[in-house]
Amino acid sequence: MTKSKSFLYYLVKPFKHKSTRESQDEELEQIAAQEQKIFKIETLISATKNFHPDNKLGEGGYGPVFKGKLEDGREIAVKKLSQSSKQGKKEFNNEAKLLARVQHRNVVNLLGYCGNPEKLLVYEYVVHESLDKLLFKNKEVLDWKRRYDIIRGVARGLLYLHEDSHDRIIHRDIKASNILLDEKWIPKIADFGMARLYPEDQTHINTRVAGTNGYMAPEYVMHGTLSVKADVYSFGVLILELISGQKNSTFNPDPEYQNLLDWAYKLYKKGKSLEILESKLASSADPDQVSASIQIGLLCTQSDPKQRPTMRNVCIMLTKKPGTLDEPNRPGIPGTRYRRSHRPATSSSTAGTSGASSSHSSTATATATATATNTSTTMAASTTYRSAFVAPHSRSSAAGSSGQGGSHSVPHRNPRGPVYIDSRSDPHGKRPMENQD
Ligand SMILES: Nc1ncnc2c1ncn2[C@@H]1O[C@H](COP(=O)(O)OP(=O)(O)OP(=O)(O)O)[C@@H](O)[C@H]1O
Repeated sequence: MTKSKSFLYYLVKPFKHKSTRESQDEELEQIAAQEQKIFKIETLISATKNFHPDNKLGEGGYGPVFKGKLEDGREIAVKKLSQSSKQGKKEFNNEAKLLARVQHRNVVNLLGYCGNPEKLLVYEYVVHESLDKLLFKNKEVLDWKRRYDIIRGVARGLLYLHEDSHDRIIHRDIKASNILLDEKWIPKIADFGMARLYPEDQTHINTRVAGTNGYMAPEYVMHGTLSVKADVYSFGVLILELISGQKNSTFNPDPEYQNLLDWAYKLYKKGKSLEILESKLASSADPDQVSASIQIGLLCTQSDPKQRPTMRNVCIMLTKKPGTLDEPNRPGIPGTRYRRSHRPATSSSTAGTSGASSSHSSTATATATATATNTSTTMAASTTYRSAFVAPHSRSSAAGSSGQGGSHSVPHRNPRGPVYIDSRSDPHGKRPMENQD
């Protein structure tokens, strides 16, 4: 086999046919070798000054991340798989293989990999690091223009993953800490540990639930139904966080509002959506861009995935004025029942240009009532315990039972509602990826 042919072979070979972890490791080694992407452990020890604590950038679900400098001067970020993390090994292989396939200005660049004696992933160092550090802590540097550019950049990156890359990829963990900002403030989507390939001929796949509280779409949390629309939902949450400077998972300004989405939606319905804008952005913000972005955020987080726009539509909508966008229905909130409204899904398939339609069908209103009633309990649990929710039926409860939990979670059942996973032990409010099905 020629080099290019054999590389292609590894790219198209479906992941699920690999039988053992060893064979996956071997395959990864081969891909990395062919791409000349293998780093020696000595190189990385030297680059990070033996993984010195002063060089630690942060710690994610599968281990610490260190800053380093290669001999040729390139700055790198090195993700070290924690020895104890069985879960992390799977995510590590997943991330290495998926990132080897993608190249886009809004997706982080994987420089290489070290498999022995430790497992390490090597990325380009992205100067301003992750968006969460700036958005929720050091807010001063993020004026409106930067935030709007981040919204547009992440939208383009997601469109690429969903439609324009080699394979369709669902990221599954879009959130502020997985968006890195480079020296020109260009956003880069990072952390592909939980990403899934998505066959073109399927509208969705059923899978175990993994993701982060506050960003996971309700149909995914409750039924394990995964489609590109789950990423669209997370992206909608991210838009509203960027505009308000508030974190959805810890949002609690007023008991009248169950979460950030509910707050944004209720103000939107009163014609006061601009009130969610973080006050320090008032002088730099363009009201039309803010209004349109809020409306797009709400369209993306609608409870019915079919009503949510595709990322292609989102990119088109981001060039439009707010008055030309569709009316969003009530946002979906994990842990509450969602039902499809009878409104035809025109908004999601027409780039949102059909003008403001009348608001809700009666079904949607009924859903809204159910949502409002159920949410106060579930979101309170979420805020206090950083809980995630999985459906009580067999597939998802399998995911939420002993295998799922590990050190992360202790599920308990509510006979009338979803299963709650107490993830207090997980500082990231994150549900891990188990064996992929
Ligand atoms: N390429 C990079 N350049 C600069 N900083 C990075 C890079 N990759 C990661 N980091 C920093 O390391 C931190 C940890 O990253 P990591 O992706 O492992 O976890 P996370 O996204 O914070 O959490 P989780 O694993 O729960 O999603 C990030 O918040 C970021 O600040």
